[in-house]
Amino acid sequence: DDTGDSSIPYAKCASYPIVGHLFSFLRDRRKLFLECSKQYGDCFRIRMFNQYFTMILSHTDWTNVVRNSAFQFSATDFAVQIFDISRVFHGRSDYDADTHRLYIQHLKNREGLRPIVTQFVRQMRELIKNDKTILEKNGNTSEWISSGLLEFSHHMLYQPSTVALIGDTNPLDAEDDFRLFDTKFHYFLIPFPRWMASLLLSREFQARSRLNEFWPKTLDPPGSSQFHRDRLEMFSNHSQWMPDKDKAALQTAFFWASLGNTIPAVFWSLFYILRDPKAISTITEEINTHLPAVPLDGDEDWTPEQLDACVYLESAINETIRLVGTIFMTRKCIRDAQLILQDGRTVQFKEGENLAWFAGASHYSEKFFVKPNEFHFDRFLNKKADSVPGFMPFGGGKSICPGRFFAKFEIKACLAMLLRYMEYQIQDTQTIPTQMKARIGFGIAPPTKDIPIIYRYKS
Ligand code: HEM
Repeated sequence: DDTGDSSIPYAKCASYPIVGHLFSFLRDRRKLFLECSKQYGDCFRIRMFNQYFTMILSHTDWTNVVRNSAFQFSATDFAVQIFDISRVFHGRSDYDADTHRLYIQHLKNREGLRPIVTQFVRQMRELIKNDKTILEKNGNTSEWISSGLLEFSHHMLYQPSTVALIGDTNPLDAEDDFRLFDTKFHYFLIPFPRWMASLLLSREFQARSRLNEFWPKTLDPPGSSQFHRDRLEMFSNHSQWMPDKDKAALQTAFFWASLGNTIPAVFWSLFYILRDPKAISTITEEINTHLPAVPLDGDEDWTPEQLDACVYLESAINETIRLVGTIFMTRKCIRDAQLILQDGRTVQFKEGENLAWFAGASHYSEKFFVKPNEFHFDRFLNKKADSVPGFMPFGGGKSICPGRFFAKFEIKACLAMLLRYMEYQIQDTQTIPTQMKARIGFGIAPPTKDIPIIYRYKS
């Protein structure tokens, strides 16, 4: 091979003729990267068909990549492939800047986020209240409800999150399509030829089209959030070049981004916290101290400040995300550049080359985390997650996830609601479920199968 800086070794392990590392990547990418790094260290190259990736696994080196404007997140490529957004977005720095500003205004600062968090907590309380009312009507209030922990996480988040972020779009009408699209989400990223993708993914393509059609009819739904309204206004400011079809596709993209990783994050957080007696007693006490026992049918709700005060819970969520949020972060070199690695090597990159980092390499490393394979709920206590070395589950640099603060509020509220208003039993907390291998790298992979729980409302 003659692509890329020849001083960087091509990882021969797990590579096959023609396809290169594609099969190993699809089968078990965690294993692929951890094995290659054992043999080749922090910097090596892999290949998928004819696409090379220079893996930069050192956290410090990757931080330099993320800060260097020669290496960019190719958001358009992903958006085209996954959400069918057209190429007109490519290089629209005006649009990127406006989107970024919107995120800063509404998602990345406390005051902007306040109405969204408040609405979310209210919607979640309403949801539980309605569920309980239905049981009462049937005279079954004290009956145990059977569910799965992942299904429960979905139920608790899906509607409240969507109503809070967008407005009352009747999200339940799009629920089946969301599920269908979401379970096959990772297939959209495989570089299949187009004809093959249409054959293999015809149902998912249809679900995606229906999701895209879902939005135009309800572009400004009842109770729409200020964030959503500002977003629509921003879209209309760009109407000259932005097709209507793309506005809907962007809506689907945001909708998926807001739930696709957060639902599994709730699942894993509940799982890890509820199976750990010390964590659960500390966090229960904390919740009892900071989150007042507001009645389900009242109109008082927990505030962002009260949720923020739950610092053990915050730590336990970060710790969960460390274990399950092992992302594969990529950058494309947009002009010839060089990178000086920590170990003194200088690597040359040509325009068009791909670079990548795998969070597992540091999330599971002794260098950064003592006993990295264990869950220590207080590991992140009073630490600012964004500046913990080796911890980058939300990406980095300009494209870092703008929803990460909201996601933590959602997880906190969900766990607190469960502890406050429900009794529950999880059948098996001994066996740690495996993550869906095909989803590892794209955020937070859900479990391969759901685990049964039963719950009922406290009287
Ligand atoms: C625990 C839950 C979540 C995880 C693990 C997660 C993870 C990520 C990651 C890894 C990225 C890509 C960053 C990069 O490549 O540099 C991303 C982007 C994004 N996330 Fe999240 N996310 C979560 C929750 C959310 C929520 C709740 C929202 C919405 C409120 C959201 C909205 C977005 C958006 C809009 C982007 C694209 C940003 C851009 O345009 O550059 N995410 N997320």
